[in-house]
Amino acid sequence: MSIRTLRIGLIPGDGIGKEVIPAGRRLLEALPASLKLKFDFVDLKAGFESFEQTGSALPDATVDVLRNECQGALFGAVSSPTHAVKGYSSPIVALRKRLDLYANVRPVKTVLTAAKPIDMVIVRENTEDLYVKQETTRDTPEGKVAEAIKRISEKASFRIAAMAGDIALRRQKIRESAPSIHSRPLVTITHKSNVLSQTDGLFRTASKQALSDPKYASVAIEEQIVDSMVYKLFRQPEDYDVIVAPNLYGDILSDGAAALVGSLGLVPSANVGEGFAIGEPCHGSAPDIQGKNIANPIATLRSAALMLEFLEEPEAAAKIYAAVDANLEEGKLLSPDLGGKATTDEVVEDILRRL
Ligand SMILES: NC(=O)c1ccc[n+]([C@@H]2O[C@H](COP(=O)([O-])OP(=O)(O)OC[C@H]3O[C@@H](n4cnc5c(N)ncnc54)[C@H](O)[C@@H]3O)[C@@H](O)[C@H]2O)c1
Ligand SMILES: O=C(O)CC[C@H](C(=O)O)[C@@H](O)C(=O)O
Repeated sequence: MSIRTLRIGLIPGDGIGKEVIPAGRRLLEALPASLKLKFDFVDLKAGFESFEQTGSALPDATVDVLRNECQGALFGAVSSPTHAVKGYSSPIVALRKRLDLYANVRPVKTVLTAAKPIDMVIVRENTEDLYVKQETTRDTPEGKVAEAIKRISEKASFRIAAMAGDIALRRQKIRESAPSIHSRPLVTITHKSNVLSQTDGLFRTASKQALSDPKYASVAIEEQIVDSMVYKLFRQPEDYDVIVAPNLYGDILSDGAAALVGSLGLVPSANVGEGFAIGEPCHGSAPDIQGKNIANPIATLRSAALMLEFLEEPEAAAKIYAAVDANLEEGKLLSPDLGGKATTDEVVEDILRRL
């Protein structure tokens, strides 16, 4: 078998992104030679610091290199201000749309030996909903009124639900040879179509239509209104397998689900399009802990594995997941968010040893 070389863009961004992305690079470089995988890295800019230095939060060069040269990327996090800054717009939100990375796949799991194991994946639509960011503000006699467009399309809803169905089938296949808490594949469609009958109504019907394909015959399909979804998710997280949601609900559900497994620092994601994937930890730039070498690198390491899964390298991904799980199961070298005292570097080194 010949060696496959993957060109990977590295986009640390801001805050702890600069601490966890080098960890992701070290991990990929440390993969065993027997996998016959090589990496060719290219450093790319994005984020608030890039905006301050170059006037652009997402320089065209970053998008061009990703589009024309790379098979995948690792994205850290950016510090998007909560107040409007003229000319600034979230680069990760823009990148998802510009590269048509239509699915945001977010596995949320504990180790199997946890007292109450959880193993779900949230499949978030990644290009539309309120994230089209078409907002306007106008003056009225009663004061200012701001409005935003919530766009839901049949095409995007259909393809994200099909991705959820495919992931449910793939997870079931893996379970045939590995222990699991789930006995059957299940996709839960999340929406608020009791109130938003047109937008979320379209998400619901298009999702159901996609999942009615006979290839998903073995997958149980349920639906859940998003507010009671949060309630059930917090009471019975072990019931959920694959959850498919429009963009904003998926964003909120995944941070909530992260609390169930102990830390945002554990939860990875992959932004997935046709033949391209960006691994990205679910967390943000965490300004409260930046520069202290205490950020949990596991979300990023698992994101690197997830990126490799979508680049058709499941064996490499499995090695990373196993090394991370071994670190968590032993529980001796944990970062402070998990109640430990280990630094970012110590956690990374422990995981690299286990590869
Ligand atoms: N993908 C992204 O680029 C992305 C995602 C979310 C938030 N953000 C941005 O990040 C900035 C900060 O947002 P926030 O504070 O609301 O959310 P955050 O995710 O950065 O932090 C929330 C809490 O989780 C903790 N945390 C996050 N990651 C951790 C890790 N790896 N290890 C240990 N603890 C961790 C933080 O210390 C903080 O207490 C904002 O400017 C926001 O725009 C960016
Ligand atoms: O702060 C940003 O620039 C993006 C945040 C981003 C989002 O999709 O809203 C983050 O919450 C995420 O989950 O990826």
